[in-house]
Amino acid sequence: MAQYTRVSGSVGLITLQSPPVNALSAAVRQAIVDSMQRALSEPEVKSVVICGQNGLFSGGADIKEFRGQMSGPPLIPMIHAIEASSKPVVAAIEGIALGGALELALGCHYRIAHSKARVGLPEVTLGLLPGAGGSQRLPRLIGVPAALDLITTGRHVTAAEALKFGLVDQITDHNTVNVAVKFAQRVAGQPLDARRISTYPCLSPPDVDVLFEEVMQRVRRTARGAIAPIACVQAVRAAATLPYNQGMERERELMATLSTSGQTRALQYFFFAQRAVGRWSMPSGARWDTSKPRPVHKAAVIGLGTMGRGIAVALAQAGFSVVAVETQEKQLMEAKQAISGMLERGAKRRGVAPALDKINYGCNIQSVAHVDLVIEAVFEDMALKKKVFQQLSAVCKPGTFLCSNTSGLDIDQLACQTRNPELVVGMHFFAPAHVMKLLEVVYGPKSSPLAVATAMQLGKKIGKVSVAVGNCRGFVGNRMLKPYLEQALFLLEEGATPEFVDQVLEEFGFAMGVFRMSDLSGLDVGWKVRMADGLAVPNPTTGQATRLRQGRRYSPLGDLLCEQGRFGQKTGRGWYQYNKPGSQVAKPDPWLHSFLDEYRAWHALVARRIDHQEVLERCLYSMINEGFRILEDGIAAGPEDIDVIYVFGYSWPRHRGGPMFYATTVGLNKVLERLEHYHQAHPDVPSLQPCDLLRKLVASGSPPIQKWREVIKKVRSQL
Ligand SMILES: CCCCCCC/C=C/C(=O)SCCNC(=O)CCNC(=O)[C@H](O)C(C)(C)COP(=O)(O)OP(=O)(O)OC[C@H]1O[C@@H](n2cnc3c(N)ncnc32)[C@H](O)[C@@H]1OP(=O)(O)O
Repeated sequence: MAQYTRVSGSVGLITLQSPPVNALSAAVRQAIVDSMQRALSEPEVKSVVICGQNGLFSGGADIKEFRGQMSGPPLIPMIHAIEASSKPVVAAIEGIALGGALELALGCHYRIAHSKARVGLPEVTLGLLPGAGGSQRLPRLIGVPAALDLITTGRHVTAAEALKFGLVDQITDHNTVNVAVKFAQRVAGQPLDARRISTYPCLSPPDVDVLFEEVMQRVRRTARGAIAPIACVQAVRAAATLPYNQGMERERELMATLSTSGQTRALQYFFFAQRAVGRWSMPSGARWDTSKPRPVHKAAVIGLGTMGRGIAVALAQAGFSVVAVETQEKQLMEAKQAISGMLERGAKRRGVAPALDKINYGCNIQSVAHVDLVIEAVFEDMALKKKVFQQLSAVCKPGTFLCSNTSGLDIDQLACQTRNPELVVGMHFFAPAHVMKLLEVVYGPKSSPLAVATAMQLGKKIGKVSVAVGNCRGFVGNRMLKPYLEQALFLLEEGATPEFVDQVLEEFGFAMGVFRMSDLSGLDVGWKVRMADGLAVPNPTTGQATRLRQGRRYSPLGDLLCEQGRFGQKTGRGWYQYNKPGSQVAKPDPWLHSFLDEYRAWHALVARRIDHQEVLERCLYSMINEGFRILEDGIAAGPEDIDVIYVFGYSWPRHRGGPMFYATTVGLNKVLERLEHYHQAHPDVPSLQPCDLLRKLVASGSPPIQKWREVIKKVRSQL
């Protein structure tokens, strides 16, 4: 809703009132239309101010309304009517003005923002474009290059940046509504012709065609198949080349295509999924809203390899005091230098002072005695980690939370080494830890809700999207990665090449195909794990047995590469070849192709033609099937957790919503049917056997993803 009041005698004040973010719902739009009519009809009112309650202008169109049939007054005519008003209208922007809200402000004759406000047109992140005239008004106001930047990235800009662009007329540190009311009184009666942005010419640089060509190429490259960024460029191009009314028509056409696309549905789902993961729950019934975190002031990181360094940087940059421990003197010196460099580069980028003084270094575990929380990031070796947890338990003050950055080892075994297993959780960061947004917070059977709540809150404070998950091998992310990697290897055995498999996955939208990704992260990492599991055996016996281990099909291809010292980018050879060790430019490797030929011949495998469909179905459906098992086992509370993990941690294309949402777009019955088909063809591959939950969901009519939790509850109660 919106409240209409008259202030200072002659100003009509319209206050948007729709908690939590004053979204422009049908009721709010109706109230704006009614209030404007009232302001125009009251002779005492000479000007109008629009603001939002609780220090927040508005978060834009109500995203929840996009799901159904739109009702209430549409935004476009509402904004046109404001712009056409004979009385000046001033937008008083506090907090945020995003999407439709900024478009509303662009329809006003003046914009005054608080210095702490942020504005932006993030529609592209929802698979849309600024479809309420924003794509046509913004370039007319701030020029084509700046508008292209804001509209294609959806980034929020500060009030200061907005002032520089000419997007707002004034910024203030004082009460924005009071300042806007005084401003409105001053401009009352002044001519408005020069204040209506839709009447402005769109000033473009002389080489506008070159500019659009370059922007389009860049956007296509980074969009990874998303259509909204491309439509955004097309809409701005219409602003630059067509009269306003024709530009609006083009905006409408493009918006119509986007708003009926599967991509916007996926992105809207993902918007709410990101928020849903904050409302975590544990199988014990403990929940986010009943479990209070304990404040953390001082944290420690043990082990300053790549992960530990990134974690220390993430903590220091967020203002935490950090004790960084590395027991080897030489490595400590190297880490100190590397961390300082990372902090300095990050600070330069953000225009702040580097948080160098936030970190104290030590080579003795005793130095963590007084911290509130420790994150262990030593080498991925259970025996070593157990020893560290024993030491930490002896050294740390009572009540210290002990967290492990393991990427998949059993949290319970670590908890058992300590005096207070309830204070132990996993905090699984993703490399590089100061950059990647994802954090898996792993609770074991003994972890207390207090420990989970504290780790979740710490994650939020350091800017991570934190997802609480249960304890199992690989947790959620790496557990689902296993069948995906496995299928990719099987496809090589059956006739595919790494380049082909990667091409299919990259066309699907992954930033990197599975083989390029393995080369980047290092083939030796998985090899060591497989050796510890007794799967990778050096110089195995020959023949079929090599491809059947622990009762199931196994591909030793990765192990064979590692035996040759081919660890990926770092050694200059892996699934691809590189110019030199450390280079990132992957080139197909004729050696590898001959090696695959020889391998197939050795195992009497006849290479066959494998198509796009098979690569996608086998890699993705086996991964999705594992996702259903994870839900069935209660390791993830809902499909949103899995999807958020995959988008933020594994470069799953966001416009496809995440693996579980993707399954709904394919159709659960189709996923089931294809898994059955592939399992029949490969009965020795258990990951292709459709899991019970998938069967039950299909049997219950494939309910929408928002209803899965009910089915999961039923399935789990029957166990
Ligand atoms: C011909 C047709 C014409 C149609 C024209 C359409 C053109 C306009 C399109 C749009 O405006 S699309 C929407 C653009 N706006 C956004 O993308 C903003 C999205 N929101 C945010 O970025 C953030 O929520 C925030 C506003 C910066 C606030 O962040 P904060 O961290 O403080 O809180 P959150 O937890 O994110 O959100 C709180 C609460 O509010 C819900 N919410 C936020 N924004 C919206 C919204 N625009 N519509 C509906 N609901 C919104 C959010 O879901 C949270 O609720 P819960 O999920 O926790 O219940």
